[in-house]
Amino acid sequence: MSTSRILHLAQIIAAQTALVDEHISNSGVAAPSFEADAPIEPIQKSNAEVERARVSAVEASIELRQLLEGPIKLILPESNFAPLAAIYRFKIATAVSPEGSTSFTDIASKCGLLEHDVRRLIRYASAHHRCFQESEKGRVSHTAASKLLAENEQIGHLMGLTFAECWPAHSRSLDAMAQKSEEPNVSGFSLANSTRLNMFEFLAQNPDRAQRFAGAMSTTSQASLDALATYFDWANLPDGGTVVDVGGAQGHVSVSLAQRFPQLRFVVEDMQEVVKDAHNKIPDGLKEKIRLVAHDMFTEQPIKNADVFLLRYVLHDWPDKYCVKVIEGLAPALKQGAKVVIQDHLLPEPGSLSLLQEMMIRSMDNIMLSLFNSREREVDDWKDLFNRAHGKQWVVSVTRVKENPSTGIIVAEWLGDLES
Ligand SMILES: C[S@@+](CC[C@H](N)C(=O)[O-])C[C@H]1O[C@@H](n2cnc3c(N)ncnc32)[C@H](O)[C@@H]1O
Repeated sequence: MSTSRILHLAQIIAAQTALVDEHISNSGVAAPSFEADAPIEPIQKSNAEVERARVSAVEASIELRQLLEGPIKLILPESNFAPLAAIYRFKIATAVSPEGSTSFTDIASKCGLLEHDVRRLIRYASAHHRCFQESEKGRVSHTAASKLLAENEQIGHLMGLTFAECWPAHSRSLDAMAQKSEEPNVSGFSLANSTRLNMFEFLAQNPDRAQRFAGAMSTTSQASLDALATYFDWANLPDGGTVVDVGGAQGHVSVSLAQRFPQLRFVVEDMQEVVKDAHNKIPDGLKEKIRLVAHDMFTEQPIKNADVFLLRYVLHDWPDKYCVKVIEGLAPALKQGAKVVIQDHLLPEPGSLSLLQEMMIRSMDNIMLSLFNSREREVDDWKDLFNRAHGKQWVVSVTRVKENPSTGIIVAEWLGDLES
């Protein structure tokens, strides 16, 4: 008798979980737990093999659950994020004592809410998200998830981005979509905030929210910086060669490249409010090599004859016609052989990545839609942008990053001059 799909999935889960469990016993690390003292990373001291086993068990669990729950549940998933949004907004996690427990009455009074609302929010979050537990009736204590929310500033920023910015934007993205616009201010975000500004313009006028957004964005993984360093031949650029980091925020990527490739000099360009005072954040040893300047990338590039113009996770924030404008703005500054180097998401062929990777990149693509009316791009979409901006003058190559295949490095070499 052949094994059914559900049994096969259950076997994968059993076998892969056994590998993870063996790692846990052999290395003497904590087992995954919902308790408040559980570490943030579910599996400590993991390695590539253990991580593969963990991911494979998670993916099989998702498919098994979907099969066992059936198609109605697939199209009617739980989709009420108001409880988590309220927990973030009313700072409910910090109202719960770090040790021991706190009554619903005390939480309600600290947060300025009705007790019966607090009770239902917490009981929902506890059942759906393992966020808080009712250790005894009427008294709330932390789980690993709620403790993180109370104590980890970075997670707080990410919760803010998710529930105070993305969630309202998602719900209005349908109205934006119906307008079939290619303008960045016709987005779910702009409609949700009743503004005619695009998200970057809006944040520039709302410093607290801009700071929260920057805080949420501030974790750049080392693996992503490694990919940028290894998938383009920076070492081969000439001594004293110039890299212009367009939309480079406060220079963290240029700092990383300057540390690895000391022969290079960098100019970081971003909006005035982003670069002002940012020079203080450049490490002392690199201050000579990294200059920060205010520049609007939709206008002509002022730094002429640089060797590389880097656009790292910049163009995915913009609709196509604006990306073409950025590339056209670079053209007058380019010498023959200059390169535009892009590190960004690279949409896969549907079904070619693992389930978790596919879910992540499709989520990201739809977040881009809601926040910016922009998009993630496939290989041909990237080539098309250069085609639309002085097409004959570019040789474009697109390389998928093996270690993180939903991202890529796009290199466009400038062949000629604008007159030819
Ligand atoms: C997603 S962040 C990427 C930052 C950085 N390149 C990185 O890889 O971490 C996009 C950046 O584009 C900048 N930006 C947005 N509009 C801009 C404009 N008109 N001119 C220059 N930079 C802009 C934002 O301020 C932000 O720093």
